[in-house]
Amino acid sequence: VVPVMQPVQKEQKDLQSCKSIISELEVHEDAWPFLLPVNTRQFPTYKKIIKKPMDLSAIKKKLDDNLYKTREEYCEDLRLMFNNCETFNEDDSPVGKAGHNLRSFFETKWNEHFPPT
Ligand SMILES: Cn1cc(C(=O)NCCN2CCCC2)ccc1=O
Repeated sequence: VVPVMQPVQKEQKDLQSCKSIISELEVHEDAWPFLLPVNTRQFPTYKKIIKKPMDLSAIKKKLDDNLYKTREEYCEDLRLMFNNCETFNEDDSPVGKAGHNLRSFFETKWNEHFPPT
């Protein structure tokens, strides 16, 4: 008989997967635009255009501070980061292309760890 996984174990498995995924994102060749918050002195319009900034360091800190109740909340912040990138950057710009590439890499990893039923 297959033992039913305790909810505690399920959350722990999810947390390990989320940590593993962000570690792989951080070392990806196309992660350079996302490692730290966008520099609003270098890009003065950013704060006006992007209402909810998000980057890999912020997500990593929320993960380490146990601020994600579910893996879905974590996924939401990653998709927010990629959507912010599409809002602020042309698709064929260096940052825009990196965003599309890293998003594709992320969604593939997400499906590996959490196969859609
Ligand atoms: C997500 N995003 C990132 C940038 C950006 O240029 N980040 C790179 C910042 N430099 C890389 C090495 C040192 C600092 C611009 C617009 C944007 O939406």
